[in-house]
Amino acid sequence: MAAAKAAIRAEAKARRAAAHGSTDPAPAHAALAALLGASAGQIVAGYAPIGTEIDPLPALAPLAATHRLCLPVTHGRGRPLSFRAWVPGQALGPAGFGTSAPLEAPELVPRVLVVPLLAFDRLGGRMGYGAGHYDRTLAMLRARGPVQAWGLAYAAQEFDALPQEPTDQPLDGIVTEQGVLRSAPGI
Ligand SMILES: Nc1nc2c(c(=O)[nH]1)N(C=O)[C@@H](CNc1ccc(C(=O)N[C@@H](CCC(=O)O)C(=O)O)cc1)CN2
Ligand SMILES: Nc1ncnc2c1ncn2[C@@H]1O[C@H](COP(=O)(O)OP(=O)(O)OP(=O)(O)O)[C@@H](O)[C@H]1O
Repeated sequence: MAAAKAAIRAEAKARRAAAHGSTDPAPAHAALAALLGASAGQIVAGYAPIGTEIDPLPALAPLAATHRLCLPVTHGRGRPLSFRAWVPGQALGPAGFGTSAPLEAPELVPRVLVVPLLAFDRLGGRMGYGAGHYDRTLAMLRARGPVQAWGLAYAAQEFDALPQEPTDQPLDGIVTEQGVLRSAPGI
């Protein structure tokens, strides 16, 4: 399992890097904004991109008038993320693992999450950097009530069927430059 996951991560990193330089993210932003339009009034978590991740913030910033937005802060391996309120244009500081978030802002608990990833499949499978941060965070949030998790990626990051562990938390769907893909139920 670990070797299979490592090989997929390496392949996904290469595919994402290639797509990042050559894919116009505007259709993905439009699809994400349209999707999130349905959850006006909700607390929505995005992320400040690192490396070659597709940037969700151009799609989220215009939603600041209708939604409450927040960004994740890490607290070390084995611990769930917390989220801090984000107002577009606000200064960000170091939020762990090379990520950025507004550090002085109040903590919010999101109902809708836009999730970064390396690889996805059509069943809701997701693979990230392997720290389990989003798995732990979604497990915690879903234990409290209904939560939507939408992956944001380039279409090139799709794999046939990712290896899944019992702790992997499914995505409700994926947004790419090709549109929204709702997860088919697993078998
Ligand atoms: N933008 C973003 N924010 C995020 C995540 C993420 O994947 N992307 N996270 C997801 O859980 C959490 C932070 N956890 C992380 C855990 C490991 C690595 C990591 O291994 N990074 C690579 C280099 C990344 C790159 O530059 O491409 C590394 O250190 O080798 C990054 C974030 C919360 N915030
Ligand atoms: N709720 C949980 N409780 C305990 N362990 C967990 C939980 N969620 C994930 N893990 C463990 O965390 C490790 C990393 O998980 P995984 O490889 O799925 O991370 P990832 O989804 O790729 O990373 P990330 O979410 O940080 O981007 C695995 O060993 C997994 O068993």
